[in-house]
Amino acid sequence: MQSTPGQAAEQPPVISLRGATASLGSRPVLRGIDLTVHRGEVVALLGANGSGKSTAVRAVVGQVPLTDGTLNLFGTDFKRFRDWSRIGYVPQRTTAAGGVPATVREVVSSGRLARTRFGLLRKADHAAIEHALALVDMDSHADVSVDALSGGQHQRVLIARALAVEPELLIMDEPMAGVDLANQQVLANALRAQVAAGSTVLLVLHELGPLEPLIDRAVVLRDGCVVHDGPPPEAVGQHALPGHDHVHPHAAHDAGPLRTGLLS
Ligand SMILES: Nc1ncnc2c1ncn2[C@@H]1O[C@H](COP(=O)(O)OP(=O)(O)OP(=O)(O)O)[C@@H](O)[C@H]1O
Repeated sequence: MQSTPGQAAEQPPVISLRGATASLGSRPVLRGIDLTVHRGEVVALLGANGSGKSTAVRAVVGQVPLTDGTLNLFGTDFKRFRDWSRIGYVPQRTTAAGGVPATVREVVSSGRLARTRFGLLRKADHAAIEHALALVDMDSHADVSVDALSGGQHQRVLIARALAVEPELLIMDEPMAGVDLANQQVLANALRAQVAAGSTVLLVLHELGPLEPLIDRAVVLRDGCVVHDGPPPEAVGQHALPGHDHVHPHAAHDAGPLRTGLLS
């Protein structure tokens, strides 16, 4: 249920990262960042290639350890936080299949397992899975093998997988990267429905695009530091930031993941 602004102000932030530093290999990548996301907010994390956006969200979901600073999730210190089913995470572009033959419904169902006891899907679980499929307009493709999907459809399946857990906090790392306009629109509609239902959202983006109307606040990173935290910057040409130099595809990340129960 959506909280009123007054209720949201009383509650602890959904994400509170203070003075966070992190390194990948020997390289310092986060150099003391503060990132606060309140309940019901939609925050975009922006910045040029290599500025540390993915590392910041990977730190939030426990895949990159902090070397200094603090992280609280839903008011709980990260070290004591266990409620991973409150968080849906869509990592930077991967394929939905992961090399294993599976249908769209099977992949989306895997996202629901965090809510089940012993992996048994009950009526409410099946309903949540069907709802997630419908949100990204993949219900008519539920029995199709994910190997037969386009890149944009893969991305929709990965987002449905994250939505199937009915997360209070949805974190997506460049959900629109490499997705054509028609698929972007489907994703924007799904996100709009999610926001209307009261979800909190943190998005890594390199351009605001069709998501622009949904964004409450933008945090801009440069070289591992926060250089802006406030209204989203005006779109300039194809990119959200003046002088933006974002390119794809991305380099693979190989920092050792911590166990959080979140799919990656
Ligand atoms: N496994 C790794 N080991 C060492 N350095 C890494 C590793 N992964 C990423 N980096 C470096 O860390 C820096 C931050 O990477 P990160 O992916 O967080 O940036 P980003 O802002 O998300 O970039 P992009 O927009 O290209 O995804 C980059 O300079 C990157 O080259």
